[in-house]
Amino acid sequence: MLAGQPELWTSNVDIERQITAGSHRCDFMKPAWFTQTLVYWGMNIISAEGALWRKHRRIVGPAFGPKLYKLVWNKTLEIYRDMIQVDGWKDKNSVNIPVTQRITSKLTLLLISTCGFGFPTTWFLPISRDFFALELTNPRDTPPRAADGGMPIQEAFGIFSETIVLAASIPTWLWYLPIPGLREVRVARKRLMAFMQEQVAERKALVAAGDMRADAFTMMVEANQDQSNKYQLDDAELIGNVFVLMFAGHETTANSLAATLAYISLHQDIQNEVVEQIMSVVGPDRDPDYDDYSKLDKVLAIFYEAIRIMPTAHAFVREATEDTNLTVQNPVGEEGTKTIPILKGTQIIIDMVGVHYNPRYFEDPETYKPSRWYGLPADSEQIAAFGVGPRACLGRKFATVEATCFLALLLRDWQVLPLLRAGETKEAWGARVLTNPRVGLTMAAADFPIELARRKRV
Ligand code: HEM
Repeated sequence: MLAGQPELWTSNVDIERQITAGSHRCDFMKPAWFTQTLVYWGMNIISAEGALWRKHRRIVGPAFGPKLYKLVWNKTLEIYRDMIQVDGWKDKNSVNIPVTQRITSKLTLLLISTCGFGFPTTWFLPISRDFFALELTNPRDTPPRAADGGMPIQEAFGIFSETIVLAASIPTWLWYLPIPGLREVRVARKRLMAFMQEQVAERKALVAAGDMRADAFTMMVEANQDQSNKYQLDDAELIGNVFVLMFAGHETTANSLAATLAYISLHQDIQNEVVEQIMSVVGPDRDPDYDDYSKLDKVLAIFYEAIRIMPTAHAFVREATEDTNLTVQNPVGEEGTKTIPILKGTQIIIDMVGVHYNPRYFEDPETYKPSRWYGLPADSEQIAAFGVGPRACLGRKFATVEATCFLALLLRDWQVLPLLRAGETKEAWGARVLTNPRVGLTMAAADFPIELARRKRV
């Protein structure tokens, strides 16, 4: 190594466990650069470390409980119905979806906005600008113009989301040059900040009036207002947490749901098996309810397997805060472990693609095989994609509940097929769609189309 900090890449879950233990005895921490893009709005649960992280977790954590998950389930049902109605699918036998990610993104953003924050959902319709041009044909969906004629809030969110990584790497002085693209990003960020401050002021007034809702936002506002509470959040931390939950809560799940639809479109046999379970648990007519969640393990398995094969959280990083050691298993077939000395400052990168394709953990890792997860408890740590230990994903059940409900509803009504180009085979479609992922803050399949064909009820 000539310059910089030493880096070690690993595909080993035991090392993941050792470096993400997160207790005060752990010699590893998230390095500041890793979460820098997320601190823009304020310190937050994902970026904080040590005692500061414990404070954030203590405040945000309690919102993630059974009441929230039930709400997520019921809201998913409502949104699915709206989607069928608003997008005009009700009387169609076949629907072509040019960009699958637009549907999954819309679903997950609406869910985190309503269930996590109680925000008015029409304000948070999907976020990219071309989406509005392509899909918002129903007057109900017209994005609200800001009363002052300024940038609509969803548009601001879209610009912010698309430029989050780029913006973090720009030096401050560059923002002030008269470059139109940068000006737009600056305006979007100002607009979002003003919106968040407005929302915070409104929610503070509600909390002061005793209107205590059970969403994460209300809990955070309460912690911000309570002077006697030693775990107080200041205004920047409050807004910082709102933003990270919006991002962590929507993009990861949207990418994973889209990947699920891509993989099952190529595996009709798996779809049939899953639909059989949906029919036996829920039947053809009634709405699935939250009690069905734990019985729909095959539905959850198609989601888990898509995350395994295309892990949206593709890497996590920790830095050694002291000279320390890691214990590493010997290669497969050899007993025992060896100790590897790690110097203070070394970055350890858990490569989730490597973990998920590691034959030590998965037989035939290249194959999409949801049956490997059948019957597994929904919170099993065998799926390492949500992290392990105390810093594991707080929103895992939020994500799996929304995915299970949405997929159960969709697959009961529709057969998912790849939307092929003229002369294209299924195999060529699979290679085009699934072998060129976009890798940024998260990993995702590049935009791809599917066809939904209405299932015939027998
Ligand atoms: C498929 C969906 C998701 C995946 C694969 C995923 C993955 C992850 C991973 C790997 C971590 C740990 C990162 C690290 O240790 O460096 C994490 C943390 C986190 N995730 Fe998720 N996530 C998903 C969905 C969600 C959702 C829906 C929410 C919120 C509603 C959420 C909120 C969080 C939070 C708050 C943390 C930080 C926890 C802490 O440090 O205490 N995630 N996620």
